[in-house]
Amino acid sequence: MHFQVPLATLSHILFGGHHGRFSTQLEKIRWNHVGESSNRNLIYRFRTFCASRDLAAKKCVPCNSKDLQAMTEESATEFLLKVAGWNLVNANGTLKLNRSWKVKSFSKGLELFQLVGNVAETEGHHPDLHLVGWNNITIEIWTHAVGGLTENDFILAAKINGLNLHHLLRKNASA
Ligand SMILES: C[C@H](O)[C@H](O)[C@H]1CNC2=NC(N)=NC(=O)C2=N1
Repeated sequence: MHFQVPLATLSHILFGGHHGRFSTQLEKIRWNHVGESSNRNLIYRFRTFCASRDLAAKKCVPCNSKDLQAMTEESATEFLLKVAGWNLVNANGTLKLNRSWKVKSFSKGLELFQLVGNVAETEGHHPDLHLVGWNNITIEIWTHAVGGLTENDFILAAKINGLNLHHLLRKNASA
């Protein structure tokens, strides 16, 4: 069945007649829909940004404090939302964070390690650093003292996310 839509109606729908009122209405509906979903997305991203910034402002606690214990996978999944770009991995029952980058050169990789190392030394909490195939970096973070993840690990990941590494990375840097 073919619907014959008079050209006048079609132009009215597309371009709006009567001073564009219809198209304004259409625009409003479209904007409200797009506006609402993109507003929601914006609010979500803003909340994530704030959560990540709050985490980066925290200080790691000594890993030998007696009440420190590994968090559940459920908690880790919630914390993961605050550290964009990091992955949660389960290595033989040990939960860890990891993230990979491609660097411009071997020496730029060592520069990245130094920047990360400075943060780790300041925090007294240290990542596992891997540089393989001359320009592939993977950083793993976990709390060795408890054999799993604590807030310390997410604080360190958030602080690493706050470093300016762009000049060290290849364009399509996220390996
Ligand atoms: C006392 C001090 O907190 C410990 O030696 C720290 C050093 N850095 C550390 N880093 C990590 N990732 N896990 C640890 O358990 C750990 N312990």
